[in-house]
Formats: sequence, C-alpha cells, structure tokens
Amino acid sequence: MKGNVLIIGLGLIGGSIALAIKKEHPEAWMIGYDVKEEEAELARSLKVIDEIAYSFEEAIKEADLIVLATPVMQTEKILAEISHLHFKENAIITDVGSTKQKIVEYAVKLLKQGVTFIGGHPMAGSHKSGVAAARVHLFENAFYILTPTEDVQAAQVDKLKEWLKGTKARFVVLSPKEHDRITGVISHFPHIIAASLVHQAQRYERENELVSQLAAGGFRDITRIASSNPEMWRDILLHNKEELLQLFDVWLQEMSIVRSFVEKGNSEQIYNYFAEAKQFRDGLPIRTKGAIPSFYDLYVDVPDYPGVISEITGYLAKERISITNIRIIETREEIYGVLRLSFQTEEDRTKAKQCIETYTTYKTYEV
Ligand SMILES: NC(=O)c1ccc[n+]([C@@H]2O[C@H](COP(=O)([O-])OP(=O)(O)OC[C@H]3O[C@@H](n4cnc5c(N)ncnc54)[C@H](O)[C@@H]3O)[C@@H](O)[C@H]2O)c1
Ligand SMILES: O=C(O)C(=O)C[C@]1(C(=O)O)C=C[C@@H](O)C=C1
Repeated sequence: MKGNVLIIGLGLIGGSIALAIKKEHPEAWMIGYDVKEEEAELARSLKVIDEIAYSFEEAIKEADLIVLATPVMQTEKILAEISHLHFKENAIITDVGSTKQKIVEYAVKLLKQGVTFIGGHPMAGSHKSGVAAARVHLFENAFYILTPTEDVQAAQVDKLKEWLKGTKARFVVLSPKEHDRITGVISHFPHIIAASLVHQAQRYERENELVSQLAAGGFRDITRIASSNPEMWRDILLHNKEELLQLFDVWLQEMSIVRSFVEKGNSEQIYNYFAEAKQFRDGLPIRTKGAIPSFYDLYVDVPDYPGVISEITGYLAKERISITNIRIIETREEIYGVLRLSFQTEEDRTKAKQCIETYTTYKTYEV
C-alpha cells in the first residue's frame, strides 16, 4: 500500500509497528512524532521512520493511517487534541494501548462523524521501552486484538489489517469490555503481582542483604516484567481499575485458600495445587517467533586505556555497522574491562564480531 503513515509515540511498540508496516509496504512514507525529540531523532537514525514530525497537527492532515502508540492516558489526551482537526478522506486512526474501553469510548465521543477509529492492541511486547528495543518481528505469531465499533465498515477493518500485515500477527476482534477483562487476567494483574514480589524481596533485603544476591532463575523469571515502564503500567491500572479491583478480591480469596492448605499441612491439596497449575501452564500455546525483543549483545574484552571505545566504534563505523547501545561493564580486577555493544539485528552483531576480530586481538563473546 502507498500512503502516509503517522506514528505518534516512537517507542517499543510504535517503532516495531513502523518497522513492520515499512517492511510490508516499502512505498509507504513513515512519519513519526514523539514528545521526546531525541527519541524521534534516534528513530530516524535507526531508519524506523522516514521523516520526523515536529508537531503532529500538520502531519495528521496528510496521513492515511495514524497509529497512537503512547501510554494510554496520553492516548486519551491526544484523541482530545486531534478531535477538532481535519483528517484525510478515508483516513484510519488506530491505537496500540493495553486497555480499550476508555480509549474507544473517548475516541467515539471525540472524533467527528466520518473519521474511522479502530482500537488495536498487539499482544506482544517486552519489559523494555524505547525505539532502540523496537523489532520488526516483535508481533510475529502474536495475537493482535482489534476492537472496531459497530459503525465501522468491514472494508476499513480489512484496510487496517492490510496496513498491519507486516506484523505477521493473528488478528482477533473483541469488544472493548471483553478485551479489558481478558487482558486484566493475563497481563495487567500479573504485572501487579510481579512488582509486589519485588517489593517483598526488597523488604526482606533490609533483614539480610543476601536476598537480592541469592535471587536465582525462578525469582528473576517471575519478576522480569517488574522492569517494565512505570508510566505505562500506572496508566493501565488507572484505565482498567474496575476489572482489577475484582481481580484483587479473587486473588485475596485464592491466597487464603492456599494459605489454608499450608496451614493444615495438607500435602495432597498442596501437590494438586501445583500439578493443576503445571498442567494448564504446559498447555499454553507456544509462540514460535516474535518473542521478547532482546538486544543482540556482543561483549568485548578491551584493555583499560583512554580511547579504546572510540577505537572500537571507529572500526564499526568504517564497516558501516550501527550499534543501538554501548555500555562499559564494571572493570574486573585485572587490566581488562568489558564493552557491551548492542545491535538491532543478529546479522549486525555477527558483522561486528568479524570486524572487531579482524582489526583487533580483543576477545569477543556473544550473549
Ligand atoms: N510494552 C509492551 O509490552 C506493550 C505491548 C502492547 C501494547 N503496549 C502499549 O503500547 C503503548 C506504548 O507502549 P511502549 O511499550 O511502546 O512504550 P514506550 O515507553 O517504549 O514508548 C512510548 C513512547 O511514547 C512517547 N510519548 C509519551 N507521551 C506522548 C505524547 N503525548 N505524544 C507523543 N509521544 C508521547 C514516549 O516519549 C515514548 O517514546 C502503551 O499504550 C502500551 O500500553 C505495550
Ligand atoms: O512481554 C512482556 O514483557 C510483556 O509484558 C508484554 C505484555 C504482556 O504480556 O503482559 C505487556 C503489555 C501488553 O499490553 C501486552 C503484552
């Protein structure tokens, strides 16, 4: 498809959506707006967008597709800000927010007749934020929830799916209420639990500093999502308050039931509690690709002398290999330090490894 696509919010999701659209529709012109100008600049340098919009009012007039990819309270605010603007004929507005009821209510109320708004929510992501974490394959094989209201023509829903074809996601249509209930159970509430487990560990750490040092795979697995963006999750909890209050009540009942198993020392009930959970968890569909975007990291053992970083980045620049992040890991006792280089793709990391091993004798490690 040809046309102008405006992404408002150039972070993990907005960036990944932009990459997926451009991959499928190379003739589309990707325009990006972000309140953080540096994020927009990074998006352009990473070729996630073709052009930066420094104010979305102008870009909206020419946009065929507008994707709102901001925290959900900001999405509401933007909908209010754009409701009086003029849109291109047959333009489609969609969002990617993790909640739907409030956003769709807002959109329907605000947008004048004739402008199509279709709520959207890709059920894939990461605890990471920012356009540097954006990946073209992020949504592959994931479910992509759409919540069109009844007045939206089927042809417009099909057109949005065509725009989003490059996500390789599986589209499913839900009502905003169904969406918020389901995602409350499998996403929003689990994020609260993850954060609560970290708070609990933090409290016990005051008693014994070994708590965080001994935290192993189990704790790290279940609390990975506690590293997610606090602004995003604040907004989600505020938006999905009613569903979450019900889930708190159910959870408290659940905890008192498990507590009673333990208090009674009822081994059969305890065993069955874990066995039934294992059976359900093992039965969850496995997603083959598009998993959590991880930086493709390369570690380089470098001698600890001034200029070593520019030496390494100079070689990479010479070979036109772009990095998304560079970090110095605390220097070990001996003379060597470790540079951690992050790349957009596995291919870039491989090229960088070959480049560094060609120009230097520094050891490199892929992780
Ligand atoms: N992170 C996930 O796993 C995930 C998955 C699915 C959906 N979502 C939803 O996607 C949306 C974006 O999340 P993300 O993970 O990409 O967050 P992010 O923090 O990576 O990106 C959000 C971007 O929006 C920008 N922004 C904030 N307010 C803005 C405004 N008023 N105007 C323009 N830009 C603004 C921020 O500067 C940031 O660059 C959220 O609504 C979230 O609920 C997130
Ligand atoms: O993969 C992760 O880290 C996520 O938390 C992604 C996740 C989730 O699984 O809850 C988070 C928010 C979204 O709205 C959709 C997906």
